[in-house]
Amino acid sequence: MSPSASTTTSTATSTGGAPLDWAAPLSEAPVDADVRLPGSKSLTNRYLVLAALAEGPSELRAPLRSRDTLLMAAAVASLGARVSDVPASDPTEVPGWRVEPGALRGAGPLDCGLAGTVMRFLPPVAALASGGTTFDGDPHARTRPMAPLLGALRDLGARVDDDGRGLMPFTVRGTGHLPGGRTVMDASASSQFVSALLLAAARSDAGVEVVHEGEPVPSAPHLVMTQQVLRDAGVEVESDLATTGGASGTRWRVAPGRVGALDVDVEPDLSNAAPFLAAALVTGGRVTVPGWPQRTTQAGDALRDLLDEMGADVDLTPEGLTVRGGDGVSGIDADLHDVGELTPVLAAVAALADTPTRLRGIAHLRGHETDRLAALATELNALGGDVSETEDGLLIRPRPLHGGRFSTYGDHRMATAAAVLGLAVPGVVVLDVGTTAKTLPDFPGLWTGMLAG
Ligand SMILES: O=C(O)C1=C[C@@H](OP(=O)(O)O)[C@@H](O)[C@H](O)C1
Ligand SMILES: C=C(OP(=O)(O)O)C(=O)O
Repeated sequence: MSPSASTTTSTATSTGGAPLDWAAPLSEAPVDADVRLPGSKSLTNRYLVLAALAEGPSELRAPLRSRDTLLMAAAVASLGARVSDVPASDPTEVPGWRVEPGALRGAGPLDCGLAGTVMRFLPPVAALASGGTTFDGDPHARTRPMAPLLGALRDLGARVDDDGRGLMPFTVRGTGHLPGGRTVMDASASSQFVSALLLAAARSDAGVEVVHEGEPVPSAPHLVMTQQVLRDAGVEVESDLATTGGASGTRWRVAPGRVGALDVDVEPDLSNAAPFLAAALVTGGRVTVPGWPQRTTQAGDALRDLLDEMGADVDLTPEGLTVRGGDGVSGIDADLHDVGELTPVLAAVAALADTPTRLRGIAHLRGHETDRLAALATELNALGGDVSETEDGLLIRPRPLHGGRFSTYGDHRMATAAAVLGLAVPGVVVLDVGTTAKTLPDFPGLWTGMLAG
């Protein structure tokens, strides 16, 4: 099969050479493809942070090399680590990274782009450094929630200067050590506040105890991931977070001590698998993602159950995950509190479904790359959809859609969601598709490759 319209309407870009406005290809036949995906953003950026704090050199194989992870690599290098490329043993793979830790020094201004992991995970590292580090990023990044993390850092003995609103830009005045201790904070806006404190905690003088008070912390799998990578690095971490996901924690404790060097293969990014697997479902075709881990802490693993519930046939084998579309697409009633980053693509699938969908538990998405609930409702409705925002999610009532220009608001997952719509709706133009470079290099190339089988 061949895509009917993979045309480009504009070519200039600031994010990695992809076209700005992109006519999403319509699928004229069921997709049938294997799609190999690059490494996980969440794992790559945790490994980079821990490697910079470790007692010896680390090696990361098959890391993600995208805007978010290149910014993280550059930032840990500015803070004192030495990051160098290591050729991959298989020339078709991306080069790995060797990270040699160095004395932590203040740096800046550090460019965080729009990366939550960079703007949240590095302030505690900067608190351990000697000298001040200023954090800044894209204009929208200056609105993403930060205050609970900055307050917690102050509780643990760090000095942080901000303009009183707890947003970027702010400066962490590192003194070369962080006293540590206990902090009580509200992490209901982002699990990344907790992950950030835990990742650097072993290097504090007294260790760190984090107590959460407020509505449940979102993204439980990402917290399980943080605990797991810490344990992989030999760090002692205790919590009341269930290891199977589904229950978010309220209390964590990391003992002071050494951070061991890492020697790791980065898993493929399972959240980035979402649009490709969704393509199999909405076109009634097949997509296989090779190398899907049998066990993982990644939130994207939830796609297996979610797509199954929406009508796909899902099969995990040692070779990979295969999703096949069937006779139709069912709407779902799903709580995505743990796996919020899957929302945009699932909303796109839901808009093409045969029955309505309710997505719940995702009020915190209003603080993501954009206000994702407003953005999805606005853009789906502009294509003729019937979507309304609720207090904590979206109601999506499918009806026939038409083509149009789909704004992405600098949000990579808005762009991949629009590509899914474009498979079934002629004339969808994705504005600023280059924004996908945040976590996925050459998304348009991967997408058209999938359509070409
Ligand atoms: O720790 C991480 O790697 C992430 C945690 C989640 O953030 P929130 O808890 O802010 O949703 C997730 O949405 C984000 O894509 C990545
Ligand atoms: C919420 C996301 O990213 P960030 O790490 O910037 O928070 C995301 O990738 O969906």
